[in-house]
Amino acid sequence: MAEPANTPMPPSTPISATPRSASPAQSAPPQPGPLPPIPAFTTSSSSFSSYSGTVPSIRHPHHSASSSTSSTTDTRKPVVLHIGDPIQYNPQTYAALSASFTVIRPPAAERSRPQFLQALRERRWGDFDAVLRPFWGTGGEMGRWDAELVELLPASLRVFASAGAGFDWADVELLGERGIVYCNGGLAAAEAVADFAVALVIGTFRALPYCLSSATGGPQKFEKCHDDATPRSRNLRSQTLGLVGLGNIGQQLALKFTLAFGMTVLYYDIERKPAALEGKLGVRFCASLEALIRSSDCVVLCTPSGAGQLINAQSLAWFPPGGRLVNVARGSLVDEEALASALEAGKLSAAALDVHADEPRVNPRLAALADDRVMLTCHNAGGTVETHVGFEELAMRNVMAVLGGGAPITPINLQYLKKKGGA
Ligand SMILES: O=CC(=O)O
Repeated sequence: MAEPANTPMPPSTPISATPRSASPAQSAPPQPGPLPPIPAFTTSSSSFSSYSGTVPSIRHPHHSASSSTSSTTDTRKPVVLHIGDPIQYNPQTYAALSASFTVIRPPAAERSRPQFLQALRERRWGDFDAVLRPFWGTGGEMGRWDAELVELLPASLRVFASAGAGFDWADVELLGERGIVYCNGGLAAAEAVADFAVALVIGTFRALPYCLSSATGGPQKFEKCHDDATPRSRNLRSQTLGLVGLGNIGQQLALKFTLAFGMTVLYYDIERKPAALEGKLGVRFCASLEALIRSSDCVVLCTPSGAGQLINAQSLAWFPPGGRLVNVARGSLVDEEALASALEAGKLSAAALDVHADEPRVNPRLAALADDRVMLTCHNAGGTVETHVGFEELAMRNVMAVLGGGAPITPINLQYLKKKGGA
């Protein structure tokens, strides 16, 4: 579960019940009607916030920036292509979306790659304006949104709002260059991922894989573990945690580990965060990955996959003897063979991986250590009911915001739109 490492935690203004209105300079396609407050938003006030950054106005052939020169294309009802499962948790928001826009939901049979590409070539869904993927478990059947697919998209498309913190299934740079804003679901998943990561970090300090497997291994193993786990286990207080990425997940982890566990928290990110945020979170910046790893008792990866293979033979050598690694981001960030060698050699004392390089397969050498010093889970960190509720709601609100002429809430590729001169 990854998210942009350089995304600052937005201010804690809840998402307003209605999308923000268009600025006078922007077009004014149909606005969704007012929505009643949605209970889910009151349960997690810190994770849902309005995006407050500046966004470029997005030029678009079907949505002229000049509302006074209305034409037939200016006033047509925008079309939303809803890919994947129906909305499960937020029917009121879906009703508002459907009232304002024409929603097309292709059946599963049309979502396999050949079918999907063919449908795009045939313009089967016409000139759609938004893609909505509200659930991460479905809607990805067509595979990666790469050049082959993106080239077939209608010029009318302005926003792709998706579930999921990670966005490795889409070439977001290419989308941006085509004037399409990609909005992810990181805000909705951050709390779940951070909670899960707490369990994994504790697992690495307390030899939990060893304790868990020994408990069911018979009386001898039980007794041996009762004795042997002690010298392998450490309290978290005063240990140093190194966060790779201080986005939404990293920020939640910093607070949890400083406030609840008394840990020292360091972070490394592509951009240093403002001093006020560092102060609020109680974190210290490391200017390089090497400096972070060398100073950390446990390193947590919570950065997007675009960062490349950060943990490899070279960087594993930087870990202090007995260091620990936790990955709740993407498997592609880790050279698993090199990690297995470091664990087998005792260079690292523990690892906990929720994500894997070749999902749904797990590295066999790491699996062989799973009864002792490696905790492996099935890409579960973000998967909670609250995340699903939030993914749906956030994706729909992103669509309504953009098609309503306002700013996207959680865009992650605006830098590429700017490059194209869309600002
Ligand atoms: O991995 C899960 C996500 O990207 O949200």
